Amino acid sequence: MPLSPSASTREILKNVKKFIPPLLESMHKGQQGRVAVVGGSEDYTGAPFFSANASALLGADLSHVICEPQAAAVIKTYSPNLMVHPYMRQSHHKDSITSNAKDVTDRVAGLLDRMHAIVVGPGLGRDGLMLESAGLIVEEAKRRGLPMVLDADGLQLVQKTPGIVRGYEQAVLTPNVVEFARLCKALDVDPEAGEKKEVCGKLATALGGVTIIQKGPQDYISNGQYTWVCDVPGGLKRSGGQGDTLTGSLATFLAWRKAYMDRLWDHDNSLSGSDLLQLAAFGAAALTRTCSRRAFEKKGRSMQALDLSVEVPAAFKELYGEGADPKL
Ligand SMILES: NC(=O)C1=CN([C@@H]2O[C@H](COP(=O)(O)OP(=O)(O)OC[C@H]3O[C@@H](n4cnc5c(N)ncnc54)[C@H](O)[C@@H]3O)[C@@H](O)[C@H]2O)[C@@H](O)CC1
Ligand SMILES: Nc1ncnc2c1ncn2[C@@H]1O[C@H](COP(=O)(O)OP(=O)(O)OP(=O)(O)O)[C@@H](O)[C@H]1O
Ligand SMILES: [Mg+2]
Repeated sequence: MPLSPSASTREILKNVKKFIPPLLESMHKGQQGRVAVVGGSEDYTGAPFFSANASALLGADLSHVICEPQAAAVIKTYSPNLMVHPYMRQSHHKDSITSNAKDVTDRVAGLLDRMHAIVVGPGLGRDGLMLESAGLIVEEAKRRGLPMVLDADGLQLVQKTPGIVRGYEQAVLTPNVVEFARLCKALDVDPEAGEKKEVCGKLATALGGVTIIQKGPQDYISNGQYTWVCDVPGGLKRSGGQGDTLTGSLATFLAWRKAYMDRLWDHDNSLSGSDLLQLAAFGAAALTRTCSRRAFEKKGRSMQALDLSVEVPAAFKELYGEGADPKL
């Protein structure tokens, strides 16, 4: 029987519920969230799908994937619900329309105007043109004040050029244990200097107040000012692709944060923008761990990433009931 989450975790989850938008007759398409995942290459088509699919299953109205043409053709076959745009290019796939990072970014910019949050990294790969394009897309997203999730190869960008997100408080980084160590090295943060949760805070501070979800046996969530520990029970199988459910669900929580701040429904407005970033990170971490626990209970050793996607609706209900109660 999994350990139950600590009292503080239960307390935080109550606050997460406060910014889950109710579904109202008065709402129109897109108001529950418009999300784009930047990633998907000839090597990886699963990661961007898992991410975008999780954002839609959690409740975003519109989920997009911006990827390489070869990946686009494949991801389109996974689900007609996702809008898949073949605008990225790997170095050996340049063509007359798109031959450099600026061409890519010019095509992507129009999409960013319509988004509430983006995810950069799942399945991006290490190709130079893909990484350069992703870097310009991050700059365009910052110009638009978009909240963004940086994961997987997207964290390579931060490792190489920390300045790309330094001080941008709406950036949420989701490193696994290996990526966390790489970021500490790149930012000269000693991973041994203090308790794990303190190191996570130091890295967030070194990056100027971004939010970090350090994934592991427990997740540490910090913006440098305070650190929460997400001890919601997870699963024991460490199959690839689980982090993609985190990034997609996080993007939807970040879109819901914007809906809350825009007063899309009547609420007590008690949560600040920065509290909401921490709550979005915690909410997505708790959801992903619950999906993993539920999937592992059913599939054991055979559990794979797709088994988490299936659990998103039930995990949401287990943690948040039907979501925000408009009377709250
Ligand atoms: N089905 C898919 O399409 C998947 C695509 N993925 C993509 O694969 C690319 C490379 O990501 P990876 O994280 O696999 O490669 P990394 O280059 O980050 O990791 C390299 C090696 O580090 C070790 N490692 C990675 N994560 C670890 C963890 N959480 N704990 C302990 N050791 C760990 C493993 O030995 C791994 O092979 C990314 O673009 C990612 O999005 C992966 O996320 C897996 C699933
Ligand atoms: N030892 C653990 N026990 C329980 N849950 C864990 C453990 N390690 C990681 N997790 C959880 O598993 C999920 C994925 O974390 P992981 O470290 O595998 O990310 P990742 O390597 O980036 O995954 P991906 O293959 O998608 O890139 C997160 O929800 C995290 O909280
Ligand atoms: Mg990962």
